[in-house]
Amino acid sequence: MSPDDLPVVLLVDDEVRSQDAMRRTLDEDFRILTASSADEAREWLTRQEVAVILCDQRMPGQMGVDFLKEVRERWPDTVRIVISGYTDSEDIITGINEAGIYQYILKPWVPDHLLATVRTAVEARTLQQGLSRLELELRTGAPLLKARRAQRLNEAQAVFGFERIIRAPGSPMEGVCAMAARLARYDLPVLVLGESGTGKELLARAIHYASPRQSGPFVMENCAAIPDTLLESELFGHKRGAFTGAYEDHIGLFQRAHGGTVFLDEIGETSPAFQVKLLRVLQEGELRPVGSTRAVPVDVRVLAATHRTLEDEVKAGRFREDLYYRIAGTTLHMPALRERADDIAVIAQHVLRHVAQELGRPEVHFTPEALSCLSAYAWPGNIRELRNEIARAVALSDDVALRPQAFSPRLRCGEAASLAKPSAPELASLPRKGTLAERLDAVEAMVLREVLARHQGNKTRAAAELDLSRVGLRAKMQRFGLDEA
Ligand SMILES: Nc1ncnc2c1ncn2[C@@H]1O[C@H](COP(=O)(O)OP(=O)(O)OP(=O)(O)O)[C@@H](O)[C@H]1O
Repeated sequence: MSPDDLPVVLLVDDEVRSQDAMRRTLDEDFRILTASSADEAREWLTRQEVAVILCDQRMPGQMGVDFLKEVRERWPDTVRIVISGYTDSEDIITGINEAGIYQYILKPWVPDHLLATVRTAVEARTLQQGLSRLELELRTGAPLLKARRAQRLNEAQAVFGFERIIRAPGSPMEGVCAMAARLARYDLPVLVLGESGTGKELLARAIHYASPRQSGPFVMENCAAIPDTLLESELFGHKRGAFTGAYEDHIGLFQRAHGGTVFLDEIGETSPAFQVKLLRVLQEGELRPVGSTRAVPVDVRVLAATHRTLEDEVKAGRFREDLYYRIAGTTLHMPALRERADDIAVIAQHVLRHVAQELGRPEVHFTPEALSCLSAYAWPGNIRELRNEIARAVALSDDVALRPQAFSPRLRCGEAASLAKPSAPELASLPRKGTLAERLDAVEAMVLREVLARHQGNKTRAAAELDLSRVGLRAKMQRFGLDEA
């Protein structure tokens, strides 16, 4: 899919820094437009089809929610999300009904949560548009419905399928993807384990789009991003009046995912109290929204992920054993990037193409040394860190060819090590015989001789250069027989 085909997200915020932060979080999956005022946003909306608008609640001269009321009337297909500080919440709650807001996100927002919310919003819109078309086609008897649904599905599969998981031939990821593709066919829960940034979410999406539920929704929640009480309401919904601020009934993610898949990321971060509630929903196949007495049946497949070793969490009493067995029936391990070093170069090339395109510099490429430098690094933050490093290098370098110098110093230790390799004359002067201690003594004596000679035997200056006391230097000279000279 070319960047032009990505769903369009419009960011409305008068602060350039927060616009930039949002852009960085979202720009791999969406085409981003930005506006600093309602006027600029209106211009975009009249010219472009916008899938989601993310609007700061505080804008010069107007409240975000008020502007979104207008968006609802004029561009009803655009999903509306407000970003707000805690202090704004009263304003928003009053405006929420009139503006038909899909979600409000509290500041400071968490990148993964923001990304997940926007992805879910786009999916909800696609589904809604599908339903509207379906209604229309049923009324008019149009026979194209099946073909169109198949086309939409193909598009989703192209963006989120297993091919999206870039890997080198023979990579350990081949095995993981093959196993995941098999598991995708059966309606079983799957637990994905792996360090942060290894691609667990990507794998979960691929499983969904290869499963019999592929034409249903894929809905995800990052369990680490919101507090426990909110998590329950996010996932299972709430009734109006269930708690302070619950002005409306709220449909939870499980209900939105009916017929599809729920992906619970960072499930290891949930509290035992929440785990009991989740277990009940999974066992009974029905949920009770917060504040409701009526049970609602739900048909979802649950995929979960964590960077923790969940078995250890069970042993430590932090994760309920019964829930563990419910979700961990089949477990997939995402290898860390350092365990699949051959993937680094292919993923880096893929990311570079994307980033360079986005930044309007399609001609940028890696030198072979830059690729070796990337491949030699351990990537504790995995592919997320690799992406950030490449984006930083492209943004900071004016060169068409990216060299190791374009990367952060922590990556260039490989390069520093190679620069520090002893030269031929140095190698020639190294002692070739004896134990390590004997050879080190010989080198130490050589260093002392050289420094003393340079300072014409002046012990005070030689000791200062070597960070030794005069007494210490004299002792060493005695030891190596240098004071006789
Ligand atoms: N094999 C891959 N090829 C291309 N991009 C990848 C690959 N794996 C991961 N990515 C990208 O790396 C980033 C991190 O991946 P993802 O969010 O799936 O990781 P995660 O393991 O779920 O991380 P976390 O545990 O922090 O949520 C995403 O932008 C994703 O698109």
